[in-house]
Amino acid sequence: MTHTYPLLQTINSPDDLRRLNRSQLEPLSTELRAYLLDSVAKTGGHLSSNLGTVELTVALHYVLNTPYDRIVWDVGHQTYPHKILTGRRDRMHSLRQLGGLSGFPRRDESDFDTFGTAHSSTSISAALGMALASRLKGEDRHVTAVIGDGAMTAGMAFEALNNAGVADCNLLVILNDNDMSISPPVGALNRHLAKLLSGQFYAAAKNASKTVLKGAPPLWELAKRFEESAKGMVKPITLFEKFGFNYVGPIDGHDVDTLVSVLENIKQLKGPQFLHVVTKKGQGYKMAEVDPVAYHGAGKFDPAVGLAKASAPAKITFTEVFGNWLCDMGAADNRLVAITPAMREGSGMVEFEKLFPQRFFDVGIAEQHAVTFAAGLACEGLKPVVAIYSTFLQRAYDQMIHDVAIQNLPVVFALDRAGLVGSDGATHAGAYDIAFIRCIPNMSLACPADENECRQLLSTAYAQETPVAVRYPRGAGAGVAVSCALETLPFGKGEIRRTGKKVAILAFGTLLYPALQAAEKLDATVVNMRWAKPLDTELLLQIAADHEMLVSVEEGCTLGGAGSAVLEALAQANLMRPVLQLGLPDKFIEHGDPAKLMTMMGLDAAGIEAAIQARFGGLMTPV
Ligand SMILES: Cc1ncc(C[n+]2csc(CCOP(=O)(O)OP(=O)(O)O)c2C)c(N)n1
Ligand SMILES: CC(=O)[C@@H](O)[C@H](O)COP(=O)(O)O
Ligand SMILES: [Mg+2]
Repeated sequence: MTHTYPLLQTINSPDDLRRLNRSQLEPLSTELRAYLLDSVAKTGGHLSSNLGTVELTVALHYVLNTPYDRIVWDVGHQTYPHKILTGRRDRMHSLRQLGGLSGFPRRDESDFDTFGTAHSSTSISAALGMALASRLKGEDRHVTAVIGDGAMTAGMAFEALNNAGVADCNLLVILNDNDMSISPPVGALNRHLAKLLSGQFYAAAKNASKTVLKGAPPLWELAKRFEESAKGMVKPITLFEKFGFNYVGPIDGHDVDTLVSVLENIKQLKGPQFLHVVTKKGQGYKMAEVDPVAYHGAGKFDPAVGLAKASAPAKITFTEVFGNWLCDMGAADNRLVAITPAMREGSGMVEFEKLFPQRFFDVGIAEQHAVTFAAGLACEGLKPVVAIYSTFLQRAYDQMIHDVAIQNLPVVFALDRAGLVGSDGATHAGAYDIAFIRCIPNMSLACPADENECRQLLSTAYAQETPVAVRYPRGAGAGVAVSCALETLPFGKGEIRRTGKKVAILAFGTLLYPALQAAEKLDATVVNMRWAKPLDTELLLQIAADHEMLVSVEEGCTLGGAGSAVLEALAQANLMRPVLQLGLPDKFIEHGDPAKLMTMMGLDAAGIEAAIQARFGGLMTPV
């Protein structure tokens, strides 16, 4: 179906939006939702969350004087309507592609993107900083944080509420409650929110909101009147009021007119304000409403048909390898407990939860807690497996050191999304785990080269009585068949995969395969190092003794990475060899097609070969 966007095409900035009559906001929202759907269907992206924030975005830019007034979007995966209304409509076709718009807010992309986000639960802290800065500078800006019910579960959000509730400044926190994280939400906070929406209170408020909340008097007076009129109904005292916020809501987040009225009223109030908005994830697109999980981060699709069902079985992904291993090891050992900080689907744990619900723990977006919780389980003799994206483990660094490693507890860290991730870009790249884990005493870190080795190294990690991380990338690998066994590999040992002359390539992880290809052209030796820590020093020194030049290859930052470990080991042994370190450079790598990015980084076979030629070419014997 071809849509036309007569109103939307007149909106090139929020100034244009603010010139509309209020009666035009609803038709504009309809056009915006259709445009969004059409555009995300072509690029892929975080559809469900964005469908849910259309009216809220329109209302916020209508009422606030953006960009002077600040909106901080939590996670930022719901900012496509905001991007469309803030001058980026015509670039939506480039979303999340190389050189195109980011899928998240970026300060270098637009003045309307006041704060870069992508990891969750930072919005209240950042907005509080802005609000206090505004007060200290004598400015009169309005600052608003928009945070989802999933993001609200993180400790950081509560640290910020705790601070903001007593800070003398004007800050509005909007809770966008769609009763979903990526998967269904978990925990006591969700129960509290459900209670606020339950029974007659929200239903009555929804009906009454049009008449009651539209007027000019300040909200608390209106709320009082409303409470009086709603005889017999008890509005529970909310957690947010206990934190010192003036709680308003819950209100219908798809009623743009009411949203505008409420926001205009709140604008007049001083001190910390909390607005509870109820939305539906996937709103307006039936298939996303029915299955918001599938459309959370969707690939390209035909809106008339929905997401395509896979026709041929695709190559198994590392995530699936992990998920299968988890089920098999869970069946073999009932001490195994699996933990995810809100990434059940992405980490491949859906099946495990079905099979072993008692031993599955989705702790919400709470990476720090996930790791310390695992430490507690390990203290009591259970065998925790924390499945966590490499980038999100950054949140729990101290917990990994203080709660797990110092006590040398046997926790397995299954680090998915290690290396570049593609369309999510720099915020989600697992670029640093080798560097930040290998310096922690007691920690070990395995880097499987392929699918089967991933399974074997997970079993090896699980067999240890010490903490071990296993890192693997997003997507599929070389296509190596995976065995059904739970066999282990020798701990801390690598293997020689090709014997050549003069140059030895030391591969850490999946780059073994392009390294092998490059080695054919160079007649180089290739070693599958398998472990970044402990480093197989015996093998390394033997290889170093037999070769003139060494090359380390890893899908991680070169600064402090596995190549650095090689240099340290050589220095320690007083064995000097020229070492070329190949990996991710000292800069953030933008979003784009993963294969293209790897080529740009020089980490495909041709790039590895070219880099070796450039550095050592003169010293090598032509093949
Ligand atoms: C620190 C961190 N952990 C996990 C994620 C992955 N993640 C992205 S969105 C999301 C769900 C957020 O739920 P909510 O805030 O309610 O927004 P919704 O998707 O419902 O719009 C999760 C878990 C993340 N971005 N950051
Ligand atoms: C916004 C966010 O953090 C997640 O939705 C993330 O984009 C998921 O990434 P994967 O698609 O790799 O699971
Ligand atoms: Mg939500």
